[in-house]
Formats: sequence, structure tokens, C-alpha cells
Amino acid sequence: MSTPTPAADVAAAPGAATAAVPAHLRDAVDAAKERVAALHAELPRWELVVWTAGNVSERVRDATYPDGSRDLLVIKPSGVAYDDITPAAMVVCDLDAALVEGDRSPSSDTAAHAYVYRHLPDVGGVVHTHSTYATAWAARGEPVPCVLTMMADEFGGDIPVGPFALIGDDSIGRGIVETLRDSRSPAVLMRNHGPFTIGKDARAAVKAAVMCEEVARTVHVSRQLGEPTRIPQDDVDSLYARYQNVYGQQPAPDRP
Ligand SMILES: O=C(CO)[C@@H](O)[C@H](O)COP(=O)(O)O
Repeated sequence: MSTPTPAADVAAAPGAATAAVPAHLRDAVDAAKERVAALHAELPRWELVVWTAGNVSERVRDATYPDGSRDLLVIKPSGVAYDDITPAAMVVCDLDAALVEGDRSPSSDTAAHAYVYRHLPDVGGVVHTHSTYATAWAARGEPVPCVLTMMADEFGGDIPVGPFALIGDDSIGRGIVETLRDSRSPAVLMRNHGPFTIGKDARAAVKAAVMCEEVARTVHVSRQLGEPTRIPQDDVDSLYARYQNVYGQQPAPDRP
């Protein structure tokens, strides 16, 4: 098995790739490019973004380094129209956000995504949108209160607000991690910016982004009618446990 080239050991011109995708990760990276490109199409389909706003990434694990230090991420290039997002257009970076493969600048949120992968090892997908209702809550700096069974199911409580952070470095990532590290919620509303969601893979993070917008909208509408009622914590816990462990199709039991 070939040893991956550490990005930091290879000098390169600014903006150029600093390392190649290791041969043993080639198939996994290509498969992730297919998934991530297709998932970007879900953002406009669910009306979570306008123009080129928003981004999806997925972690590619390198099992030869179980500490995750050589994992890669696949993300879209910055400022590219959703219609032009194809698997071949995808960009590969290491978890320091250095370019590994691709001929365009990575998403402006790459450092934020990379920070999340570095600090939350179970996270395999990250999504950022500017979906209208979730972003409206972010603009107010107010968590979405857990007043719906769908919220208890998916988020296990309120959707929290993260700190205001400037775009471009890992400040957003730090805010996401410090807010979500001890939360069951896979979504955080970054103050004055918008939702960032996480999941075991990119698809799960996209689902969390869709659900986040849905409940932000419903709770907002409910508020127009009066103050919605919180679900008691015991019921939130019970709903969350059922949805996370029982809901949907369970694997078939082993047969003798
Ligand atoms: O809000 C931001 C920056 O955080 C982004 O969502 C941009 O709107 C899209 O950036 P790219 O992914 O195209 O660089």
C-alpha cells in the first residue's frame, strides 16, 4: 500500500494543490464526488439556497490513519452555479483546508467544514445553506424552541444559535463545534449568517438542513398565532430515542 503524501511536506504555489489524492483513496474520492455533486442539486430543489449560496461537503476517511489526520473532504468550488456542479467540478481538500485536487478555488466555507471534521470525528458530512426561515432566526440570534415532535425527533431539543463569525477562516468552524459538541442537534444557526448542519454523511447533513428549514418555518408561523407550547423534556427524550433508534426500516434480524 502506498503511503499518502503529507500536504505540509510539499511546497506549492499559493492556490495550487499541495498533494495528490493517494491511490488507495481514488475510488472513495470519486464516489464522494458523485454523491456530493448530486446532493448540491438538493439545495435548490428544496429551496434552501439562491444563486451560488450554500455548500455541501463529505469526509473521505483514510483507514490507514485511524486518527483521521489524513482524511480528505470533497466540496464544491466557490461561486459556481448549481447547474454547473458536476462530479468533475468537485474540489478535494485535506482537513487543514489545503487544496489536494481540483482546478478551481474551493468553497469559501472550506476552512469551516475542515475544522468541523478535525474536531468532531463522527461527522462525515457538513452542509451550509441560507434557507430563509432558519436564517431569519439566525438574524434574530434566537434558538428555535422545541415545540414540535419533528424537532424532538430530528434535533433532540432546540436548534441552538452559534456565535457571529467572519467568513473565510476557521472562525465559523470553531463556532459550530463549540455550539454542537454537547448538543444532540445536528443544526446550528450561526448568528447573522445562517444554518450549518452535520451528519454521519453528506446526505444526513442535507436532510438536517431540509428539516431545519421546515421547523424554522412552522415555528415562525405558529408564533404569528401566539406563543407555541414547549414539549416537556421527558417527552422530547422519548421522541428522540424512538426516531433515532426505531423509526423507519430496521435491518432484518440475523437468520440461522
Ligand atoms: O455564506 C457563504 C459564506 O459563508 C457561502 O454560503 C456563500 O454564499 C457561498 O460560498 P461558496 O461555497 O460558493 O464559496
